[in-house]
Amino acid sequence: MIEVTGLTVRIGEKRILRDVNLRIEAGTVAVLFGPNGCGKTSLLKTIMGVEHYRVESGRILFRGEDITGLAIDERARLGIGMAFQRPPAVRGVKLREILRICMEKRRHRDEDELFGLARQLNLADFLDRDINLGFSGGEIKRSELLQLMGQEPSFIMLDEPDSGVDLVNINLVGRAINDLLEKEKAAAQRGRAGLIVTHSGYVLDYVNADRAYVMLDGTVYCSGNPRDLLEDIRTKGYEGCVQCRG
Ligand SMILES: Nc1ncnc2c1ncn2[C@@H]1O[C@H](COP(=O)(O)OP(=O)(O)OP(=O)(O)O)[C@@H](O)[C@H]1O
Repeated sequence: MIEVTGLTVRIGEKRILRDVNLRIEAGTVAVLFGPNGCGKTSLLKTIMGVEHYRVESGRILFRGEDITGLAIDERARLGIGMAFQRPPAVRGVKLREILRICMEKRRHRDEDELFGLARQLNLADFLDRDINLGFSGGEIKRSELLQLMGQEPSFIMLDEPDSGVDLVNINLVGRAINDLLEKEKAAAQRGRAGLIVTHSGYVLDYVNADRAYVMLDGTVYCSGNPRDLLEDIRTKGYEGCVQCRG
């Protein structure tokens, strides 16, 4: 589904990613661990095509097509979607309006369908509010997921979907992520894939991830079983990853 090879990225003069290699197959979910500031969000934003993340070398393939030079809206239309960690508030644009745009390519996109999606994420009362304006941290997470559910992308990136979400809403979030990733289908029938950034690993209680990657200092350092790696990081810290690889 997605293949990143030798990706080195700058913002202004600062090099924030170096020689990143990553491959995520259709039907699978990967998680990305790493300390604050190591480059996890930057990797997701670069794959999404967010402005100012300048690819110096390397490339990003989506379903075999080189998308490295495409604009963010072109990538979204191809089927790449992202729930941002800190999306901006947009005064004067209602959640309902942005959701209608997200749902443009869906077969069913009437107001009943839209309302049903919002209800799933406990956001029916938010549809006529300005997007993210005054939303709490947990409400922003759910609003981001709602937009992805409307968009139905094939490759889904989630930036810390489990941080700041309370114990009741984490169930809704977990279920929404599983819906998005078609986890109810048999592995061979799943056409989507995901990449999830998490610090706590709470999301792993809901989503059966296939592989985990550890990012350190702007590069993917190692990969392995998600639960094993999380346990290693909990007990030995990221320093343990450095020692482990020698
Ligand atoms: N627009 C920018 N200008 C300058 N530096 C930036 C910019 N965006 C990101 N960086 C820097 O790039 C590095 C990686 O940031 P990034 O947000 O990708 O880290 P992260 O691993 O997602 O961190 P966290 O776990 O804290 O969310 C940081 O040192 C950050 O300050």
